[in-house]
Amino acid sequence: MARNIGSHYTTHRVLGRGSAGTVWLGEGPDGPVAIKLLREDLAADRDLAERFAHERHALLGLEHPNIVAVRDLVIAEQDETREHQEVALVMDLVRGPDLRRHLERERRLAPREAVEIVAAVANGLAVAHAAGIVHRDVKPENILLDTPEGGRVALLTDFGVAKLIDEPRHGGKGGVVGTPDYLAPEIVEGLPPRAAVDIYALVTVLYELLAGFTPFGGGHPGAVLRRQVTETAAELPGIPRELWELIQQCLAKAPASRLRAAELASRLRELLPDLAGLPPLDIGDPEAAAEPAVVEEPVVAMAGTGGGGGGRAAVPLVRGTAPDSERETHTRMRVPDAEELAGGAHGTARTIRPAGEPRAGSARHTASARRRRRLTVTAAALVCAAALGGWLLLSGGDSGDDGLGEPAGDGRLATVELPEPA
Ligand SMILES: Nc1ncnc2c1ncn2[C@@H]1O[C@H](COP(=O)(O)OP(=O)(O)OP(=O)(O)O)[C@@H](O)[C@H]1O
Repeated sequence: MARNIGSHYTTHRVLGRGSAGTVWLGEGPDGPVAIKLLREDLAADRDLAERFAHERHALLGLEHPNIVAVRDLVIAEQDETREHQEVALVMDLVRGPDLRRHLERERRLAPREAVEIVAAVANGLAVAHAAGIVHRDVKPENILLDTPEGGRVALLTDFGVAKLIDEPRHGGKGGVVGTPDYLAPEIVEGLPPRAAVDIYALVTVLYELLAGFTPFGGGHPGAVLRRQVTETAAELPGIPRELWELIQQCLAKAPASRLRAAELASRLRELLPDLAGLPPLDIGDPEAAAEPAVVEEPVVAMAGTGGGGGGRAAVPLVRGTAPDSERETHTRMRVPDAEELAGGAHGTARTIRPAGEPRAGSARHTASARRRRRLTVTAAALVCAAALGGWLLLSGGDSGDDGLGEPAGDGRLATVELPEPA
């Protein structure tokens, strides 16, 4: 049934759901639109609505062919009692799938296709970075593929949204915001997120499009974060040398060593002619030694409730929200013990399987395991902290100069909270 959003818009049917809310196909004064309606509990948070209102200008100001434009922000009382309010972002409607769905269908993309998509997104990022805006959650789910007149355009969506939602209610110190597989090492180390974090995440996406898996993903979020800081990406067999060198440079642990977005876009475009006609890389999934399995059963104890702190428990990545989607939005993972996290007897070192060998049956390589969701870890994080010693210490309270305020988290979404350095 059609529903009114503010006085100008109507929603018709669900296009997709994420951790922050539901995206609807809608209608506005100028035709069809996509309307992202924030989850009820988020919309009820007056501070959050104020933050959105405050950033209205930044949210609506980004215009580029490779960025999904936000056309309007609606903050409306839902009923006469004024007890409920709606917060909705009205966006351009994108007709094609998101890159996650495309990759799940294709499994791996041919180098030329992968590079074309990533170069386009880098173009969009260059404009955002020039405006002082860091995305902070670049991942395949946030890249939409439009199909105007038979062509295809990649567009980055969700600028600034994750960060606004994840800010703490009352300021002060927060945690880390992001999706572990795409999280730059400097964020894990507690440094403020600058533009280079988006480059790291985007080139992680490029690696994933070529390989079918991310360079440091798999297993518990704490283990993924550890790899982000300590491991180097394994070279993909058969990858053209110049492309690999570019990837390596942008996955550098030191942010200053990475290319800037505009340069990344132009260097990738230069490679395109040589990539024409190359098939997808012929490689297998990475083998992980005794990888902690992804637990798909119902949650038995929630992080932060005291049930999962010391032992093995499942933690929902998005706490306190009911899954309301056909598409999985909640990933559950077992909390590994200290030895596993420390990479000891059950460590998570990975090797990439040579072509032709049988595939690993690890649950983390299933389609659902590939869905990267932003996470909340609280009690589980204490286990991580104990296991990882002093190097994985996060503060996240310093100011980032991304034009959208302070980087932080309130524990609802996308937040890994670890103790501060002693
Ligand atoms: N402008 C749009 N036009 C068409 N479809 C869209 C648009 N924006 C989002 N969608 C669809 O809605 C889905 C959910 O988007 P949303 O941004 O809420 O979640 P997400 O990015 O997948 O996850 P999360 O917010 O948890 O990181 C997208 O994956 C996409 O399929």
